[in-house]
Amino acid sequence: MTDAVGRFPADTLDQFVLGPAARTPDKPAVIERAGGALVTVTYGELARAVDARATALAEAGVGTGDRVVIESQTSAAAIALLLACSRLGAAFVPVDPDTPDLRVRAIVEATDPVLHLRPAGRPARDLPPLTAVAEFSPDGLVAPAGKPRQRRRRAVVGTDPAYLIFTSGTTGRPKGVVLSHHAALAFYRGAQRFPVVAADDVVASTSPLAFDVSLFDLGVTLGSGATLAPVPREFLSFPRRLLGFLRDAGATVVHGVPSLWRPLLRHEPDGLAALDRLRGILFAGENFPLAELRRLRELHPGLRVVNAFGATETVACSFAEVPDPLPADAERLTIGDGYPGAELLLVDSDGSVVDAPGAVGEIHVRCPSLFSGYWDDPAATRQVLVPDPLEPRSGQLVYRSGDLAYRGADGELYFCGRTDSMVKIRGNRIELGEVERRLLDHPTVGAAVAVAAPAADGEPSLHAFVVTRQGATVGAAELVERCRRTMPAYMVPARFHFLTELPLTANGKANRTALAELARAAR
Ligand SMILES: Nc1ncnc2c1ncn2[C@@H]1O[C@H](COS(=O)(=O)NC(=O)C[C@H](N)c2cccc(Br)c2)[C@@H](O)[C@H]1O
Repeated sequence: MTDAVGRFPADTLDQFVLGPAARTPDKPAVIERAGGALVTVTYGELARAVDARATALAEAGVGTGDRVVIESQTSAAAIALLLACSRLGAAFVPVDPDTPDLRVRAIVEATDPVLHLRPAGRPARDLPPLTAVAEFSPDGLVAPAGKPRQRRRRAVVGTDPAYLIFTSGTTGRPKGVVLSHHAALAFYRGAQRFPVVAADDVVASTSPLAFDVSLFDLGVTLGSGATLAPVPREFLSFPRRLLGFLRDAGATVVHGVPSLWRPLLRHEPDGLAALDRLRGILFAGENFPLAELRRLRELHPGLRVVNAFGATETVACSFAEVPDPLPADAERLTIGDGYPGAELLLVDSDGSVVDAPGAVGEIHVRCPSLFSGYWDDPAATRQVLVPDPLEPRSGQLVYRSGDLAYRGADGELYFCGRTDSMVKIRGNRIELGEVERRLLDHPTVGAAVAVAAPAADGEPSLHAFVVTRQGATVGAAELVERCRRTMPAYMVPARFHFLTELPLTANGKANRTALAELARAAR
């Protein structure tokens, strides 16, 4: 099948995702909550919506080589829009609707989008008229007539940008991680070979659309002919509503960050145990506290648990089944050894590749899902896309992850911290993860985060934020005693803060910046 000028369609996101639509048009593609009820959108309906949005976006001036900002959470309407962008050869830039105006302005100024799509009915943003703004709803798009643009691109190519994810840049300037169709699809196909999702799964997706786990959820779920059930974000902090949605949607698998389970484990363990269609979970983004994982397994014997590890710059880099039962003495979970089609190398501080069991090195990822680079920042790109350490002459690049790991006896990897989350306290190098793990070993500690913050004398000091498990209490003195017994004095937190819950980032990870602020304020 070729297009109007006899060209074969490129291998793009929309082709991959809508493939099953041709074979199972009546199968539910998306089950979502709309207007207080559950609505089902079939693959055929989704395919027709993509056609309609592509026509409307083209009339609004969207074409090959453009960027389109999409402010939304995951929904059938948003999926139709982002697939339409892919078909037109425009990269979409998902932005969380709760993003502050100034940050949206920085993203718009950096990417010069041809169109900025916003959900109908949301209050207008205080932005200068930098770009055309269009409102969208499940029924369609109200777009201003587009300014015809000088088109130099004549075809969509698989290595064109498919999406940009803006992530917090350490420099304060948001970094745009550019993923091509080729990279994203290489990862999704790797996930299918693992496999992550089966065609008869109903996958509950709980991440913001602006976090690539949600793009992975929709890509792998729809690309495998399964059904996607985007969880309304506001349900994540109401355990009963979350349970109700999972039950009513018939979710068989739930994808998301570990912290999504804490409210359910704490407040609705019985409801969680009663989800009889739930057969698996996939977690990503940060370590799953082992005490909470054990609790989840107690409530759901036989639950399949997949640990999905990696950075947005390669979409991710590995999947691993969490053993069942979890060994009693397990200190950390394996992250596996690269997704099917990827290889992980460990490189030590003087640049040589290490693979002896126990030897710690920085994970370098050799894979077909490398990002294209940081948007408009070749210097930052060169820092992390580096020559293959085993054959620098070949021109092959690998992603230098900043993640530290070592190999177990069978070659599987264990993540053990970041090259950049090492802090120096009075000249001593401290892995914050080490302090956190010691605290998590205490039976009444449900979650723990360690941060370094400058004390009154300016010298950084160690703070520990602890969430105790349901109803349990523990005193700082007891935790100090445990730390003194297991770590050098300089690794014992100077201050303990007991919280009922951890502040989270928009992506659901522990918000270390907010905690560092709390630590500074508590000085
Ligand atoms: N499963 C883990 N255990 C522990 N630490 C993890 C895990 N997954 C990440 N991380 C950490 O988070 C860093 C990266 O952060 S990120 O760029 O925002 N990306 C992410 O978090 C999500 C990431 N794109 C991803 C992961 C899995 C599947 C998909 Br689909 C997408 C990694 O470098 C790790 O340090």
